[in-house]
Amino acid sequence: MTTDTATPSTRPWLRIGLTGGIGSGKTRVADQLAALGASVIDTDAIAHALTAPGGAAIEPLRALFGEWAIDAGGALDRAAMRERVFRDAEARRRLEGLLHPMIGAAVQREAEAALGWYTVFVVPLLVESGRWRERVHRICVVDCDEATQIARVGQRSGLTPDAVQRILDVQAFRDERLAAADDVIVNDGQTTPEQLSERVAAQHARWMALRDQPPYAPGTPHA
Ligand SMILES: CC(C)(COP(=O)(O)OP(=O)(O)OC[C@H]1O[C@@H](n2cnc3c(N)ncnc32)[C@H](O)[C@@H]1O)[C@@H](O)C(=O)NCCC(=O)NCCS
Ligand SMILES: Nc1ncnc2c1ncn2[C@@H]1O[C@H](COP(=O)(O)OP(=O)(O)OP(=O)(O)O)[C@@H](O)[C@H]1O
Repeated sequence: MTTDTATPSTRPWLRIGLTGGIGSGKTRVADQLAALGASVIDTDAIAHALTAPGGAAIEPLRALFGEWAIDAGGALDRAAMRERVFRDAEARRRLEGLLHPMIGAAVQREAEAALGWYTVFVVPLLVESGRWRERVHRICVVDCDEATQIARVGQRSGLTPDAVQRILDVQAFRDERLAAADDVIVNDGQTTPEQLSERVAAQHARWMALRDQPPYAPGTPHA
């Protein structure tokens, strides 16, 4: 097996599952890893593309939920759907039942085309789904306290603390995520953007060293 580190790999080397609760900082971390040469496959971004005007999920969503689910511009009405699914577990299961297989197929396509040093799968529901452990070599948790998550999402998206709390309530607990983690990047309320950058760069360096030492324990990924 080659250990050439001069150019990003054309093979699916090291696979990282990056997760964290809402507003924990996954996107910031992933953006920095992409800038450092990782291939980033973001399931939230895929879900957004599927539900944009003309997206492959739009007509199935209309059929499943009705006209209220689609806005005047032809996109998923995100606010209406958010209001619905984080109050109604059955509606959430139906939405996930439709979107998750479509997201999974897109992830597969993107993974096959990935050319970076290693591949990072950004999966908010990684711990919840239980299906990712054997697909990745490392699970990396972006760790944050709930109060900071609520404050960040309020600032970014204008959601009320109650609305964020409803989302937190259907996600894994912080300690459940940490128990599943092989690597942790702390991005709590005390963390400055500069500190986060330093932590991400240090983690990137560890993964770069690891990618030259297959089989990258502890995960047992499929091909
Ligand atoms: C409910 C929707 C319309 C709300 O849209 P909104 O623009 O407010 O949020 P966005 O999609 O940007 O997601 C933001 C965050 O919400 C959380 N979240 C999203 N979906 C879920 C879910 N099904 N369960 C728990 N948390 C979720 C995640 O932390 C995610 O990072 C949207 O999240 C959605 O379509 N969810 C279903 C798809 C899904 O499960 N996505 C998660 C990644 S695969
Ligand atoms: N250390 C930090 N200091 C200040 N702001 C931060 C920090 N980390 C993240 N943020 C901000 O908090 C918000 C949430 O971060 P980000 O979008 O990266 O989280 P996320 O986990 O991807 O969120 P979501 O689950 O909602 O998609 C963003 O506006 C981001 O710029």
